[in-house]
Amino acid sequence: MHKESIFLIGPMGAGKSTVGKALAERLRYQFVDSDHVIEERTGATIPMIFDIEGESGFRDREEAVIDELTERKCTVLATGGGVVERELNRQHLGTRGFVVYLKSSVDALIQRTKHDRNRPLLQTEDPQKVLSELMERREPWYLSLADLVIETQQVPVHRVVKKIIDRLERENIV
Ligand SMILES: Nc1ncnc2c1ncn2[C@@H]1O[C@H](COP(=O)(O)OP(=O)(O)O)[C@@H](O)[C@H]1O
Ligand SMILES: O=C(O)C1=C[C@@H](OP(=O)(O)O)[C@@H](O)[C@H](O)C1
Ligand SMILES: [Mg+2]
Repeated sequence: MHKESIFLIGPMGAGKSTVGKALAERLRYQFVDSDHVIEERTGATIPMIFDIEGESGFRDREEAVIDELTERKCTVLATGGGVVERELNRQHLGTRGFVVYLKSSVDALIQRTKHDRNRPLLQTEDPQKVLSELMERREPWYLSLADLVIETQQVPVHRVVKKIIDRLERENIV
């Protein structure tokens, strides 16, 4: 089956935004990050949106953007880690493109995100606990949506990109 766009899913810190950009360059696909589009359209950062509208306000914006971006052809789409929380998003991701789940341990996710203030859900006393709970709820969705699961644990970004491309080529996706 040839699916035209590639959707990256997985938790905060998995590398969706970083890997997505590099992957798109290698494939000569367009790159789009749903979080960046939400920020551009809102004229506010994600922490500001969470502050003013709450998480549900952010999720409403995310749902509208995901509906639009999953329709684009020849695109690598980096989603936000919580995209799987809404059923409509899961439907669109699952039916409109090839889904790659970037997988990592909670420990590695914490290491990668600990100095970053742009993820409001992790600005808490115990980000490890929060991430573990989010993973417990979200990982079944990541796994059930995934056409491909890529381990990113202790794998540098360029190797993650190579692993994805090897698998996409082997499976005749690109
Ligand atoms: N495979 C990797 N190995 C080490 N660091 C990584 C890897 N992938 C991403 N990172 C780093 O982790 C941080 C989070 O990456 P990012 O792409 O923003 O993740 P996401 O969009 O999935 O939340 C960034 O500082 C990025 O450079
Ligand atoms: O997991 C989440 O609920 C979120 C993940 C973030 O994106 P990244 O996964 O790119 O960090 C961003 O969409 C927002 O802070 C909420
Ligand atoms: Mg991101």
